[in-house]
Amino acid sequence: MPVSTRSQFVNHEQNDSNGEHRTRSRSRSEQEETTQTNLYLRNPHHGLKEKMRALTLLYEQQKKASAALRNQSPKPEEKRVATTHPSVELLGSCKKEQKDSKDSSFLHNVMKENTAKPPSSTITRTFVLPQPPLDDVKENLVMGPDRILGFPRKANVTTTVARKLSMGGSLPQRETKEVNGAKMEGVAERVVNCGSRILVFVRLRPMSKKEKEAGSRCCVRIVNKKEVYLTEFANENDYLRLKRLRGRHFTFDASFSDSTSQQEVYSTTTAELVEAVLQGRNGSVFCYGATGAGKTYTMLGTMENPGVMVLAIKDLFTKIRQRSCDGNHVVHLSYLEVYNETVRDLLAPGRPLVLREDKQGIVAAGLTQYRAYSTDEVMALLQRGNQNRTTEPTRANETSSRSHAILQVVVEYRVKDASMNIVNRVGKLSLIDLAGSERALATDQRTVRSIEGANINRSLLALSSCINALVEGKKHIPYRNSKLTQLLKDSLGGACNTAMIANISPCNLSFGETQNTLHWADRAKEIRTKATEANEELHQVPESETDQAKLLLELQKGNRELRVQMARQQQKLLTLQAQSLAANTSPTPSSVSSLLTPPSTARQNEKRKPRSSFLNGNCFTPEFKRKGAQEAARELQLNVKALEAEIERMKKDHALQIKHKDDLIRELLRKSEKPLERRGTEVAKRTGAVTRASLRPKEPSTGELKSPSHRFRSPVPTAKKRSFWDITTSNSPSVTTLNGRKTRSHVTSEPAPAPSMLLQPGFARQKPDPLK
Ligand SMILES: Nc1ncnc2c1ncn2[C@@H]1O[C@H](COP(=O)(O)OP(=O)(O)OP(=O)(O)O)[C@@H](O)[C@H]1O
Repeated sequence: MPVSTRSQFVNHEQNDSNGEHRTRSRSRSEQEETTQTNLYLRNPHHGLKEKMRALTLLYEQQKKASAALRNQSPKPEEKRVATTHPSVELLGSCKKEQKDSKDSSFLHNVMKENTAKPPSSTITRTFVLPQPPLDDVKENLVMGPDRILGFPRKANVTTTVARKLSMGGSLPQRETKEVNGAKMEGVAERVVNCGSRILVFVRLRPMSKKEKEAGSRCCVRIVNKKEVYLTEFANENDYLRLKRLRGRHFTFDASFSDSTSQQEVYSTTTAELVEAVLQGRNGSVFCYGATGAGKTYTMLGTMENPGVMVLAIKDLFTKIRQRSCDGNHVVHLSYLEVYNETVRDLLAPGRPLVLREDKQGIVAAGLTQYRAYSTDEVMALLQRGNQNRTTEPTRANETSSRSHAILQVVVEYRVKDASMNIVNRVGKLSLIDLAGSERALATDQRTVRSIEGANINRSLLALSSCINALVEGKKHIPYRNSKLTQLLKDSLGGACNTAMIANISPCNLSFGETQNTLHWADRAKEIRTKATEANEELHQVPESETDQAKLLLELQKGNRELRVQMARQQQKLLTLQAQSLAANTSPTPSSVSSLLTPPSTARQNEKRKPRSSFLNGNCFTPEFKRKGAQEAARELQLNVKALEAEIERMKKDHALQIKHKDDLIRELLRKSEKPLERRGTEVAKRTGAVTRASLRPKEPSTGELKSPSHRFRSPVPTAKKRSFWDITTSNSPSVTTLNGRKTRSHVTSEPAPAPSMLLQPGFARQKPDPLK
């Protein structure tokens, strides 16, 4: 009995009910003593008092053993003996007795003391259980070691918690995790697997010169590609606070250090969404953070380091070019801002826009939708939009954006599926640069700026309320609380792939703001948008030949219109640039930016403070001055040459088109002339009058062979062929541009309609036909 019972008991100890494997290194005598005590305790004939005494004895022994073990092991890699007090095992058998016993509280205390205080150590636990959703696992891991120890047994998780004790106790607890052997790294994989969850990224900006000079310390550390560690610093004399100081880990889909390039940020956060947009899915990327944390830098960037908006547009057009060469992609663009709770069109500034809800969702009524054909064109539009954006210097940021800016790119794509049906796919990409959240004191002035600040905070608060409601799964989401949330309704709660970039500052003076941003981002991770499906519309190819021909004609017509529009836009741009270059043969650096900026916006710029950002027209000033006039002139000369070549090519195209049209018109006229001529000759014969037809060489009579040269004979040139440089504002036809204003440009106009021969002097004033 003793031998077998002992072995059973040891086995029982090593594989407890939770399936935890525990190793015990105790001396043999101690083990024997413990076993005997246990046997004594298990004897049903012994009374409760005796059992309690034995229990206390056993507890003392185990305490001693643990202390001895702790002293033996090297400090940093201390092994923890995961002891379970025998009283836990006893609890079941003694349950009835405990009810009556006064000592039951003691028993509980003993249990509590022994189980609730795990010494600092290395713990390895393995739970083999059914696999939970990935997010549940992540959520638990994010909560830190305490939650890991109390991890709900849902997952197959191997967790190693390695605590490194530093001298000052400020070093963080480090955790290495594996979830089902799967690395949670591939963001692309995540987009595919759980596409409906918002992806949250964090970007740390470098310390500014001003902050360095002020002797600021860095309170944020990017631990690895996913983890961010935030440390709080306190005054050395503030003893109470020093004791309370703690660091905290946050885990996101990706964390970018201050040296991460713009391209890397784009590839990780947005590239996937651009691809999805081309497949007819909606995508949104927005930057959130305190004022001066680097949101605009991330979204727009600088001339040298363009940001997410610019890279996304470039990528979009590259992908479109790779996929189609016959213009079956249509790209529309709009750019708006929400300033002081009013929505404004940044591409065509005017009255504030009203938000309306229709089938597509919330739309700004009257917002300009520009048809874009190339990256350059979009860049020009972005630049224009940015000049119209409200930015003002504050104490916190010299170029603070005082409004939320939303750039929306709608891509429509027509493809033929396997059964030759035409599929129309529409995808929308929203790129949002939010205004910075700020403390009232962080801003300088207390008047206009403070009103702006209050409005910014109000809309961001509304955004937070929506996020909280979404996370808590509430039925009512308060989107209507602000214009910003109304516009972001699709991105947050609709069928949309959404990515959020939380921008943070490393400076310890901004600790509060950084902490808020990280908490906010941590919360946003839990938002689930609706599953995204491609927005597709199927157009079946008609079966009858007539219908097919009709459709073909319709499509061809559409294509023609698009090409004409495209040529119009590109040539308009080229004309503008060429004219300004021709007018300024030796431009100085300061005049360059003004040349490439439309006059109306250039005037507005003069009032604004220069902004270092790429897309606001003044990006040339510091860099250009440094480069020197010579380099600028060389660049311009190259540009002019490229433009000239382009214009030459277009002129040839134009001439060819005009010739074709002339031929057509001539043919038509010849046909209409014939009956008139016949009648005119008869009249002349009778009256003896000389008509145009009688002066012409005789046409071969029927039966004679018509020479092909006659059919294709070119007409006597009626007008001097115009070259590009001949065009002046007086002789170019006027056209209405997209924004409704009339301009004069030969390139933007349709070729002037050839005057009908019937209206020409010879015909118009012809005497009435005497035969009639
Ligand atoms: N990753 C970065 N690398 C280099 N400089 C950066 C980076 N992020 C931000 N900066 C610089 O920090 C300053 C503030 O950045 P930015 O204007 O983008 O802040 P913001 O968050 O948009 O502020 P606000 O909300 O007030 O508009 C700028 O001078 C910018 O060039």
